[in-house]
Amino acid sequence: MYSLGGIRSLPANWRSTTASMTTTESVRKVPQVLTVAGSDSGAGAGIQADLKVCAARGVYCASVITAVTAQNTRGVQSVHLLPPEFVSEQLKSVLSDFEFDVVKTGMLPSTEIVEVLLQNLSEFPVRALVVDPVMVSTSGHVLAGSSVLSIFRERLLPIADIITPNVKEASALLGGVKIETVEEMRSAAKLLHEMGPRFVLVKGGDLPDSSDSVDVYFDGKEFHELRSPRIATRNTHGTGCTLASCIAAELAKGSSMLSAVKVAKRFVDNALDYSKDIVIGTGKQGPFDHFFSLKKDPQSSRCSIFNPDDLFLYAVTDSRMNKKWNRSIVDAVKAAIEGGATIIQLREKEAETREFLEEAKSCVGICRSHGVCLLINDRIDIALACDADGVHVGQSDMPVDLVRSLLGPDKIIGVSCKTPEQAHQAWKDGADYIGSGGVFPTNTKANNRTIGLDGLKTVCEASQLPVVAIGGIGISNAVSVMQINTPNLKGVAVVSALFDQECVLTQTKKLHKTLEESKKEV
Ligand SMILES: Cc1ncc(COP(=O)(O)OP(=O)(O)O)c(N)n1
Ligand SMILES: Cc1ncsc1CCOP(=O)(O)O
Ligand SMILES: [Mg+2]
Repeated sequence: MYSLGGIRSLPANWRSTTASMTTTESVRKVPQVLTVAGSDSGAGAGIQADLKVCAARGVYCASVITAVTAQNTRGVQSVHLLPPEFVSEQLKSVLSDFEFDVVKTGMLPSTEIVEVLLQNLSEFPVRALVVDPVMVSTSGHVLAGSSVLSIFRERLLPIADIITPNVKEASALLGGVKIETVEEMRSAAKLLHEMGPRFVLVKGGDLPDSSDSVDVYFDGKEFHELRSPRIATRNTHGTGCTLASCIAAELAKGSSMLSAVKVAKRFVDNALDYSKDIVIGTGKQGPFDHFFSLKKDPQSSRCSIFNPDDLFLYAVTDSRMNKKWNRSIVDAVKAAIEGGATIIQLREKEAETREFLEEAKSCVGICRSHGVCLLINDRIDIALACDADGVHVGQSDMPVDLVRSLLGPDKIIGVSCKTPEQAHQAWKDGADYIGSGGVFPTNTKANNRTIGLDGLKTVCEASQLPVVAIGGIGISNAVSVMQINTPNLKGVAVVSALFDQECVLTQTKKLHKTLEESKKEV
């Protein structure tokens, strides 16, 4: 009933923004989230975190407060529940007036409060419901006791589009099952999915003995393990609220669920990394800075969704090859993603602008629904017009600092570099990664100097940015590339090995398997 924009269709009584406007002036629809959660006087978590993350992601956020906590970086000193009738009044005020794309719930401390939420949601359907089943604060204070478990299981979870429990919350919802490994997180996600939510994200931040933070995402068919290096910091207060609200904000902007989850995880990682050494409060667990992307230092001011591990299998299209094999760019991109490509670049050297733009728009839609980033080669104009995730430029294309100022801090910029000096400049100018090659001779790019494995290694060792190798790479030699074994080398970019082939899907799968195996060997 509460359906997700872009995934489910709009409910019949969904109002158009212009319907109630009497003015002839043009109107701009702003993505809107409603958070229903508790207040944190220390402002690291709860309503305050939700408002900050939505603002940081460019989304309007209204707030219905369920409880007020006296809280700081040392813990929760006291909790005051608001009367359910008053929670209901707040809900009616905003739901009858605003046009929320997404409702996100946090602390729902009593059955009565969940009841009034359910009642109001049935009167005012919204497009998507994100449920963060907050139960215990990070300092160990109970924020919603076991009395809410039944109504969560029986009535709230079945109408949720996504639920985002941590392992303790997942265990509580499942009656106390042990969740100590990624395998157990997967089983928990599956069992929780059977309770009715369309998607489940079990957060593994609290798992013992893991150098990575691993979250398990389940869509009812497939699992995705979302990994990122654990960031050593005391400033983790509010990560759960921030993640769920960021998912809500991205959904409100039209993202698919997987893409929203990936962006949200990256946002939290970037915020933690930027804030790892700030000191706010005297307690054990401090807040972090949601507005890191506004900060002055150009190297830290980025809020990119880019994850260097996405360079693992980088598919670069070529329209001549796709024409030769009688397929569209869109079909080529779909097959590459299905085969395991982790990032896509449209490199369409001969395309007419109008046609290229339409194809690029379709590819953006496909990539976004699969949580895979899409970059455009050379053409900043096309990247801007189709809202691609970024661009790749070479040494004779538009200068990187100018590209950055045109695209803003959120977009991904890759630069071709053959030397340590170029790699250093790319970093100074604000790039996110470099492409280095041609590693081997290639027919795909004319007059391109081959730098060999030694040249690649020299660039990787000098680079402050992650590197993807390119040029003449395929199934037969990908392992030799990854075996240069420098931490910066994150993957291979390939054109002909995927697209100058009869079956893109088969070749991508094979290359993916080869790369996975090379990872085990290294
Ligand atoms: C990942 C990646 N690396 C390098 C290149 C080459 O870019 P450039 O040097 O601008 O050459 P063209 O591709 O524009 O011919 C790339 N496209 N992708
Ligand atoms: C675009 C580019 N830049 C350096 S080499 C190259 C071509 C890579 O194509 P292929 O993977 O077919 O060798
Ligand atoms: Mg170029």
